[in-house]
Amino acid sequence: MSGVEVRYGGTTALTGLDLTVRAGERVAVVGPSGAGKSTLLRLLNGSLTPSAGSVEVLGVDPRTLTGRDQRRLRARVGTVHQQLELVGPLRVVHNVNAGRLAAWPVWRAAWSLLRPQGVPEVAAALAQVGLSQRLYERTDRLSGGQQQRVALARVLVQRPDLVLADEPASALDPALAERALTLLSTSVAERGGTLLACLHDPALALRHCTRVVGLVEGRLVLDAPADALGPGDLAEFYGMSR
Ligand SMILES: Nc1ncnc2c1ncn2[C@@H]1O[C@H](COP(=O)(O)OP(=O)(O)OP(=O)(O)O)[C@@H](O)[C@H]1O
Repeated sequence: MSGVEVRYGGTTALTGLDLTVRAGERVAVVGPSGAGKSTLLRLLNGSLTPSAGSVEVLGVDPRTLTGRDQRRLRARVGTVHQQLELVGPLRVVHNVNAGRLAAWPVWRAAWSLLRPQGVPEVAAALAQVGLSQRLYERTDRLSGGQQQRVALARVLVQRPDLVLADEPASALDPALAERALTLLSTSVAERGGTLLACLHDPALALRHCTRVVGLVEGRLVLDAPADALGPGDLAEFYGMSR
């Protein structure tokens, strides 16, 4: 993306943003609350268009796509949303399968609501996140951390080329957070994919990512390889004093 600015009414969320992420990178996006991290991810999953500047995702400008091409790009980009965006009254299997809707023909997506399709893959993803027994449970009966793991399983079955994860471990205990990041990073690495993750925990960011970009008040103020940084270098991005 280059020269990107995003304004929400009178609020400028991002300004003068130039950023290129290459295939295979795992990028931690860090910054204090309100810095523009989620806005950056929204630009990349096509749910937001910039007020100025240009954005390319997997080599194309999402604004130029319609119909089948748009669905194809959606299938290649998976998001773990900060607000999870699960459908509470639906069974877990349906929420996990939602990760594959853009890749399925409409008839298959509709039929899957009656007779869940691809159950073995869903079960395998749920096993990876430690929720093997919950396949047919109503999603809103799960705890916050369990629902976050359903959202992770959704992106695991999708197998996208680009994973955007907005605080994907915020409701998880340290062991589960470690496991979640390991799953995300190994699943993208297996197919040469790319990960951008907003992370609250500097240690997780440095352990699982190859590059760290820092935003403050909508501006890019840090862009460095993870192995050149220590937790102290990230303190200001997490509102901690050095
Ligand atoms: N839909 C919206 N309407 C108006 N302002 C918005 C909207 N979404 C975000 N903003 C504003 O844009 C700025 C950046 O928000 P964003 O959610 O990208 O920050 P963030 O770094 O992800 O924050 P957090 O760590 O708290 O999730 C903030 O000032 C926020 O108030």
